[in-house]
Amino acid sequence: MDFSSKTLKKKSSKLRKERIYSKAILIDTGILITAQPDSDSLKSTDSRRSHSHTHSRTSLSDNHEDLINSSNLDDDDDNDDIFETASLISCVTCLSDTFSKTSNTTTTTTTTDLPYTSLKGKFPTNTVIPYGRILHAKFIDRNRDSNMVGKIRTKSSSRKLRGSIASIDLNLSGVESNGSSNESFARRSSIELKDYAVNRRLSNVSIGHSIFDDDYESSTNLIEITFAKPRRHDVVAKKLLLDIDDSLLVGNGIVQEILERSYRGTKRKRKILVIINPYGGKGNAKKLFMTKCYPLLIASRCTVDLAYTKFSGHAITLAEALDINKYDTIACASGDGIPYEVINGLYRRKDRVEAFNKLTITQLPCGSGNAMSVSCHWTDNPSYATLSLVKSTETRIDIMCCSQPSYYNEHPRLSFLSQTYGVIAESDINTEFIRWLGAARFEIGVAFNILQRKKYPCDIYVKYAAKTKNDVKTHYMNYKNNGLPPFDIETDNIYCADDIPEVEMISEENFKLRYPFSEGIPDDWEKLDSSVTDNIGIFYTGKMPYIAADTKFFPAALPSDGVMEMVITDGRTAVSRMVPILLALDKGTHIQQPEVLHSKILAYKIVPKIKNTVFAVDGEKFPLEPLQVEVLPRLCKTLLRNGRFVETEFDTI
Ligand SMILES: Nc1ncnc2c1ncn2[C@@H]1O[C@H](COP(=O)(O)OP(=O)(O)OP(=O)(O)O)[C@@H](O)[C@H]1O
Repeated sequence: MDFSSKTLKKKSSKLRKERIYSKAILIDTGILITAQPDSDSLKSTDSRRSHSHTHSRTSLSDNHEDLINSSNLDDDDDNDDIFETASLISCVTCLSDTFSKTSNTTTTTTTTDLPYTSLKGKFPTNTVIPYGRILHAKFIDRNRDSNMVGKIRTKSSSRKLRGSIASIDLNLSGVESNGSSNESFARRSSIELKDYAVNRRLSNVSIGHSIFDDDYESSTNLIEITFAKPRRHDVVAKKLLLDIDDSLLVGNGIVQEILERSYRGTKRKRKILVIINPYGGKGNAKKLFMTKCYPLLIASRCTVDLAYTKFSGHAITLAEALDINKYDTIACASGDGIPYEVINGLYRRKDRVEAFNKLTITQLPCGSGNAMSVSCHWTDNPSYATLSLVKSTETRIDIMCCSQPSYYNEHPRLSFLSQTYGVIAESDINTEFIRWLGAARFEIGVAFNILQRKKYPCDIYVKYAAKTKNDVKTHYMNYKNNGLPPFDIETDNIYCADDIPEVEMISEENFKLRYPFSEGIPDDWEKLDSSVTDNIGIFYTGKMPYIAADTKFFPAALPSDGVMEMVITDGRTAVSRMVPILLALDKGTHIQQPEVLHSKILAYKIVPKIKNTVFAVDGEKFPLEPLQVEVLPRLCKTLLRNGRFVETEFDTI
């Protein structure tokens, strides 16, 4: 290596160690940037930058050493300089709203690619990093770090120093905010901290070339924030160093406050078993998880174990054999098939009560059918779903219990999403051979069957909760806000309320069927008119609002109202009428059409009258036998963004 490249390398390595930080304060909605980085340090950085062409940028957040598998986080190192960071923080401010809005529509297209204006290395003041985006915070113990060239400020006028200091080298590697080594430091009074910093400052004066500046004050509140930064269609974990001023708190006190506000109503440091279906979607579930989800989980200080499914049904055995004491969360990096298997695996356990009390089951959308994520995390984007996972509220949701002659004696099967017969079932199950098409295969199947005007005769018996469309609306309005604190969508805050009710425990009683298959059809169930049931086009029952990313099939579905939705169409409906019905599925307005029956029901039994068709339950093929289903209220814990299903705007439909 020649001398010049050595010098260059040395210089660049020094540059990389530099940190420039903005001043900030805590406000109700997030961390507000209040002042730009010191202008002298920026100037010196700028001048050095102009001398080096190959290493022309000073990274603010290039320190990903504690992010396992951080390579993907570093892939935009070039963009990670102070200029971009400044612009992106400003973008975060804009995006706190943007995310909420795009999530509402559940599209994966976010408007994150806003034009960034170069702010010449200064953080835009008055920008806010919302608590909803903050993954972690840690206090930087400058006394332990020698990597930083920076300036210290002291607020204590008695400590003001007069004279000249050119630069002060302080190590800012930092320690964990909750690390024991840091606790003693945190316990010191702010005065002690300031004294220490001033002494340190004197002992590190570089060989005399600069000016004592009586405006400089010592701050002890250098905090490293890890937050979810929008990048193209995703969010990625990034770090940012801030000098946070607070009239009451210092050091770890501030960190604790930030973490409390950032994880209000949810659990930090989840212990997660991630079950990946390597064949999910177009076969890229593992890659999606590792690149989009895993870094965010690690950045949020979650513990993550990985398991891969090796065959169909494997997740059932995994959930059956799982050590439930090791985890609090099972995240299915898959389509809807794996959550279905996990719920059923847990259900078969002898200690199923403990299992359903201990574990929260959620989905990271890596399959072709990601209805659970769209409904619960409000998105089918894996990175945004991960952000939702770490920020969401644990909530109990209703589960449906299915019984058919061939298996109910051994154990009935649980369904969290839907059961269907007719056009949709055939489109779901009989298009497996075109799996490579991804989600489109389903739409093609539906269009094909509708055009054929196929009919699926059967008998249907129903226990109604809300029979007419008016009854459904009334039920929805009564239960929509049941027990949930208001959500402040403007600030992207998880909850406005401080007190989130504990998720209640269940007992064996919650698994007990009110309508066992063996006891026949109860007297108070209604048999649907045979003019309807002999001509069924679509029979669809479900518990979640979305059955696919853009298909709001059950807009009136609520997480725990104790009932399921039932939607029926007549196979004789003219294609000219079916087309607008199907085109309205993304908005959920299909249920308004006179040809569509929509009720809320507690239980039903469907008896198929034809042989060459299928039942699809949560996207899985079920035997073509009489099927009886009832709701088991609040059986399963999952994570709901803001404690509720994605907004469907059913009340305005
Ligand atoms: N290693 C494997 N080999 C074959 N099948 C598997 C394997 N792992 C899981 N499966 C099965 O793949 C099916 C679909 O899984 P999943 O829902 O995760 O993917 P998907 O792409 O969304 O598919 P779908 O659209 O059918 O729901 C499940 O029934 C599951 O049992």
